[in-house]
Amino acid sequence: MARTKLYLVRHGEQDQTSDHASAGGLSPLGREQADQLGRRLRTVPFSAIHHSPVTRAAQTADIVGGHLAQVPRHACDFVADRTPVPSISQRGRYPDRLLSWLDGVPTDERDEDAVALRAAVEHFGVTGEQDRNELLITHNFVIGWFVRHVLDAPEWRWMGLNQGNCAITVVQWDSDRPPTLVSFNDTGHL
Ligand SMILES: O=C(O)[C@@H](CO)OP(=O)(O)O
Repeated sequence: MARTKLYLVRHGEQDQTSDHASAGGLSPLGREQADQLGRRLRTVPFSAIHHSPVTRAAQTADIVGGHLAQVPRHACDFVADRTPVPSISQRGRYPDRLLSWLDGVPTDERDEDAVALRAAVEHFGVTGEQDRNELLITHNFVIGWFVRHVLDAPEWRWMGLNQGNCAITVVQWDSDRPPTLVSFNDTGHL
């Protein structure tokens, strides 16, 4: 039986002056969080570090990578900053009270009917011949989507599954059973 463990991590705290722009890097606290995360994870035998292309995630990966020197890391579009939004025909799947907020999601973050995030789950949520650990340094809603998937929760329920910066959530796929949530928003190292 083979097992795949995905360590899902939200980037460190962003520099507050950057107004959440994609070019904005980490704050001093965010760098410290990333360092503590790297220390926590340095004994895990990761196959790879996959990070979102935006600066706050790339900088987090650089700092964590300093503790995981042998682990290859790369920018990965599967874990880019995305927000699932329903298409017109799927709006009924979301509670009415959430729709006006979803309508305001910026164009560059909109993932209609979560097409891209479903592809990300299909890409990473697989077992191979051998056990594998992968580190995904990404964004709050991406992690919420993976957790929603693993719990088989309703489509809209990625909302409210919030992560602290550099907290660790682990989801696991085994070849002989449905995926499981191993831990959620673990901040013990921070
Ligand atoms: O934009 C946000 O609020 C979230 C969405 O996932 O991203 P981040 O984790 O980068 O803050």
